[in-house]
Amino acid sequence: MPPKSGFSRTRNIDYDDDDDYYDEAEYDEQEAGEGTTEDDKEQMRVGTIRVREALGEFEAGVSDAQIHEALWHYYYDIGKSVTYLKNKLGGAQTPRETPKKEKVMSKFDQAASIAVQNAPPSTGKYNDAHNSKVAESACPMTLSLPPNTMPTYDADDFFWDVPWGNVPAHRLGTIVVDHSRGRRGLLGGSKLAALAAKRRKEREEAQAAAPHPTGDADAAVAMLDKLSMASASMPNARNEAPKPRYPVRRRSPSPQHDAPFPETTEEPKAPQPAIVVERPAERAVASTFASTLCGSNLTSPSTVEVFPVPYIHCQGYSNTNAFDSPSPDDIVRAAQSKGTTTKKKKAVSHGDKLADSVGSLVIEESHVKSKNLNVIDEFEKSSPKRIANFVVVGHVDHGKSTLMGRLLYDLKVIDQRSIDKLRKEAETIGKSSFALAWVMDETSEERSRGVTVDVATNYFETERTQFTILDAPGHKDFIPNMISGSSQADFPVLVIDASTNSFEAGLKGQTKEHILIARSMGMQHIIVAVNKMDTVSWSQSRFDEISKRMTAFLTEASFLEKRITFIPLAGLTGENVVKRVDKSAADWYTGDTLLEALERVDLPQRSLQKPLRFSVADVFRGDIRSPLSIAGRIDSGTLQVGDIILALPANETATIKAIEVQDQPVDWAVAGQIPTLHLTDMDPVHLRQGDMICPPSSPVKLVKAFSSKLLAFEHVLPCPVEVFRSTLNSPGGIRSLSAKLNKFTGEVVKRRPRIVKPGEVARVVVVLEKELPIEEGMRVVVRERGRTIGAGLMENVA
Ligand SMILES: Nc1nc2c(ncn2[C@@H]2O[C@H](COP(=O)(O)OP(=O)(O)OP(=O)(O)O)[C@@H](O)[C@H]2O)c(=O)[nH]1
Repeated sequence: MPPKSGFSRTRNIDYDDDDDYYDEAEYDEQEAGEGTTEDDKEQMRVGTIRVREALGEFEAGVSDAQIHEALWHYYYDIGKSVTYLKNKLGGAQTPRETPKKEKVMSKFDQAASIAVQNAPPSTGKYNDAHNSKVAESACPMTLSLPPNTMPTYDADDFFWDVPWGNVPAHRLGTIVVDHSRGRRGLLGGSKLAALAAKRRKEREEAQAAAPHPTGDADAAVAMLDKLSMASASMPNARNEAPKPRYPVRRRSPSPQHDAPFPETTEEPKAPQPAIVVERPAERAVASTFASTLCGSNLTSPSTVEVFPVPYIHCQGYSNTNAFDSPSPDDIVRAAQSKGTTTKKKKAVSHGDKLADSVGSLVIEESHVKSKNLNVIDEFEKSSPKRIANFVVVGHVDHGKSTLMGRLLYDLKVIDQRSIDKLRKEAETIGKSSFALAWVMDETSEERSRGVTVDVATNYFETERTQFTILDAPGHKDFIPNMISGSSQADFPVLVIDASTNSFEAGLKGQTKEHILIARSMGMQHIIVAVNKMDTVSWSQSRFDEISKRMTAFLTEASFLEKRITFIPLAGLTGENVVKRVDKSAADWYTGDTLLEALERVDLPQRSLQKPLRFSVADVFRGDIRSPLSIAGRIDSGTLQVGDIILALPANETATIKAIEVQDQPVDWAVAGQIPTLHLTDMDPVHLRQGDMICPPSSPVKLVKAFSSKLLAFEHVLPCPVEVFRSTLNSPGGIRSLSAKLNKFTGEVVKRRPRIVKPGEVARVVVVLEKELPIEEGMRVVVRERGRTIGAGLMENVA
């Protein structure tokens, strides 16, 4: 087989062995020739026949061995092998072997030349191969060459196709190959492994037979040895310092790149220092930085195997009581305080009264004085309007913000100029249809995305009622914000897009979830705004269809039918919002406008006499006038300026410095209102959205487990859940199902059920990972993996 024929590719001298890495382990298993597979053998047999056929008249003068070598060289390419053999026999040259330009011999060439000249008579094919390179330049491989052919070896020829042959001297570097990690087969394949192994074997034999070169040639030969060094012949001991551990390819700057090299005919003298292969450093000399860190002994790398602890050599770091003495900061502070004291004393000694008085100025925490009002009396004396807070809910893009914008615009809460401005702005970004929605959606993110993100609050008044609008986001990603908005509301306005398919899409989306959350917050009355009626030409049948399907769902969610109000309207055009629709197509509707329906809603009784319970919906920090403010709904009780309040779960107190209701400063606020409280005497870190505010004398208990009456929206069974009380929430779980209850009477229907179906009510035990301020009668929402699975009323601590 080819490897046995002793072929060697001239370009593939051992120098290239560094590139043709092979796995020694692999080689051990396959001796030269053994690596050829049955496939190889078959390919060679068939290839030989075909090459002979193709050679025609040349066929007789070619031996099988030559054909094998050609096939092997050209990877069984018949055409190339035939061309090569014909050229060879016909004396033609391959393009590769066109006469070479005369070149100035480089140092490398000289070294190679010296090595070859000084080499003993060749006994192995390795040297033959090199010699043959010159003698038989047309041949890409060495075949039966006469030994000792004149060694006019030209290393440039080896690198005729490599771009780095002419690298400027200043760009040359050193490549250190680390063989300590074992060699891997880059070119892989049994053929190459076998080839490399064969060459190595031959070389070793040749080296063993040859006397060691001496004298001037030593360095050059040593270099070539190193260049062709196979890992198997390398010393492997780390500590064999004098012997080179790594083969080194050191390309010294060659004068040929900078200046013409002396005449090539001149007898080369002693090897040039530049080409002497130095022993490679096993470890780079320590950098200045490393030396600074680790000490000067690092400069002798071979002796240092373990890095000392950093800073060990630095004076002061050996001090085990490093903190005994004052730090630089301590020193500076001490100096500063000294300076201040000195200045003060000086001022006194000079009798400078002004300086003295300034120096004695102390900024004290201002104590807010309470007027000690009887808030309930004040409230009744004020002949107040009804207070109504409603949350606008519904699936994303069903028109909630637009409807509220229209309501405020038609009620003249928003003036024409502002609307025109919004319309212009909306037009500039191609969202003119959102101009009304922008009355509520004020943030740039909401405006650019056309989606409500946070709960927007606005106010308006009618003759009888002070309304607060809480415009909730419809997108499912913002359900926690929607819960926050709902926790402040008395009733919901559900917006449904009547246009084709949108209503159905909403039912699958957030329409139902919003209803369930609103109901679970204890809301009993609901207004359903069937919106975008203009898109269905005010079709009565569409309105009836929507009303029917929604009534079925709402009653299932425990809304009484008499407390459900449906209104067909178009928020964009304002029909049936404040003004009645004036279209013949809508003659069939004679009911309320949205505004009228809002006025008719029965509002829940306010618990003014009960202790204060205030749910924090928003926390504002950093205002210069008021560094800490909170907004939220008073669920029960009253409060006034000067009151001390307790924030839970932080259990920290604060003083109410000022109160605003609907952006107006007031002295007090009562249950049902959504005031902003400006606080003092508290670190802002203690307050978060969802916290509970109460009087220090009547705190809400922090609980970790409680029993709850739960209305199931999905199948409920003991499982991990997230529990929301307003926006305050905690991971937890439903620990057990105690009983299934009659939805209307609350009687126990079944004890310890294994599962609760959607629409059923059960008594469950909920456990929390962190304590939450929850007490009897408070509402909780239970969500599992982003879905609301139930809502409950806290009954007692478990
Ligand atoms: N034809 C028509 N389009 C409407 C009507 N009301 C709203 N729209 C359009 O519906 C789109 C969505 O309106 P929005 O008010 O942003 O909807 P939304 O429910 O507040 O959206 P989110 O708050 O992000 O859930 C806008 O392009 C509105 O112009 C309507 O009565 N008729």
